[in-house]
Amino acid sequence: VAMAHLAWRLAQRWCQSSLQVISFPVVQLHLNRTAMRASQKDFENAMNQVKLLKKDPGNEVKLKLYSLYKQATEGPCNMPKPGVFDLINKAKWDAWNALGSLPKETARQNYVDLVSSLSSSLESSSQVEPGTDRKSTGYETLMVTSEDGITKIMLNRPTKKNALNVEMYHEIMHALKAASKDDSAITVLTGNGDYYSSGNDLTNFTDIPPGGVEEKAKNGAILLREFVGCFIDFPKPLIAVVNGPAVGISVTLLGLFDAVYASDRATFHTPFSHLGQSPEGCSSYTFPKIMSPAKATEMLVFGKKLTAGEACAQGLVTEVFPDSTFQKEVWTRLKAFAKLPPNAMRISKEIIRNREKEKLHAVNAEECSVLQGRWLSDECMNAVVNFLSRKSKL
Ligand SMILES: CCCCC/C=C/C(=O)SCCNC(=O)CCNC(=O)[C@H](O)C(C)(C)COP(=O)(O)OP(=O)(O)OC[C@H]1O[C@@H](n2cnc3c(N)ncnc32)[C@H](O)[C@@H]1OP(=O)(O)O
Repeated sequence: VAMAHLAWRLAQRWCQSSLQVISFPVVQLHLNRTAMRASQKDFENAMNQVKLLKKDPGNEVKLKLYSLYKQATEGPCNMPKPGVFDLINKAKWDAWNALGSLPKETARQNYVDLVSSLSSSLESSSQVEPGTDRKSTGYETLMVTSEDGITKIMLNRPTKKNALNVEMYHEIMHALKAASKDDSAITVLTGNGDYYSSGNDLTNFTDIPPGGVEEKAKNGAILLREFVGCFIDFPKPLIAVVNGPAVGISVTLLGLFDAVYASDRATFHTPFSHLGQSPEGCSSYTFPKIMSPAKATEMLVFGKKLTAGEACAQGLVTEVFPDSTFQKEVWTRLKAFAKLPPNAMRISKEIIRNREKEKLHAVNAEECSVLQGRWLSDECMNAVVNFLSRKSKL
């Protein structure tokens, strides 16, 4: 027995040492290869991986990624230096320029290494809300699903409180157009995370085109008009499932929805005067009609924040549910609605909406034109700078 035991222990030790001898050079070889050079494929994979990061890695890391990407694809900084007031582009230029004559291959490798370290330290968005097939959406800022006769468009920038950046405006328009043609009976807009939406992403104001702030304001007004137009023209029942606080344009648009269900955690805030701005989303017309001119003034002019209960009492919200049962109760109800004959629902909505459509488009155009002027005002610029500097974005 003792001999057999000894033989067994010797065999074990031999195996372990052999494995060390065998495996070490293999690992070493692999490390040497990756340390030498990342392939174009590795680089592309890393670029895709960046898009999947759910948590924002912060401005410093984003600048590093930007500069390494530019260096890897274009070589040393070749952009004219932006002006001192063009803060965001100046920061990007500084980061790229600081890489000097770093070879493209090294920049590519550094980019791959940085993304790899981020992917392991930050949660990736492959951990999306259960039941959602991310691949089927193809959106960067939304999760769009279609089942039980309901197309659900979920705002998906929870770390930014679902603030609407330019990409999100475009994706929502795209998703609405697709939903208007798909075979679902109703369409729902909701938010992922604790907010429904914090409204317009205030960093939208920082990306100034070559034509300056005037061009920026003009483009913003064009985008806004087209965006709100999609809600005015949406042909099927459109329902808002307001899962949490709503700010700015995410509130004003509610006047164009066919029903609004809110959690009792939701609040409704349109701080336009505080931001040196003016109402949009046709709210200058829909809110006074829905809740009386004086109540609309309290919200749109004085920026009074409403609780879900108050918003319901004033007709902006259709019904409020306790947060603990909100999702269950609302979706049960929506699934029942979605079983109703879709053509009848569409035609009934058309009758209700058609009487107002022309007026709504005219209001939308006027609001956008007024806002275009507001965006150029000192009041607005100061408010945006205040927010961005509070959040260290400048
Ligand atoms: C082109 C079309 C234009 C349409 C015109 C539309 C007008 C509007 O919608 S006006 C309303 C604009 N929105 C706001 O003024 C809200 C600004 N945000 C806030 O006041 C606060 O962030 C909050 C009350 C919504 C939430 O506060 P808090 O709970 O303290 O959370 P944080 O502030 O730390 O936010 C987390 C994270 O999200 C970023 N963020 C939130 N909202 C926005 C936003 N609207 N724009 C840009 N970024 C936003 C915030 O900066 C934080 O980011 P990090 O610091 O990177 O974590």
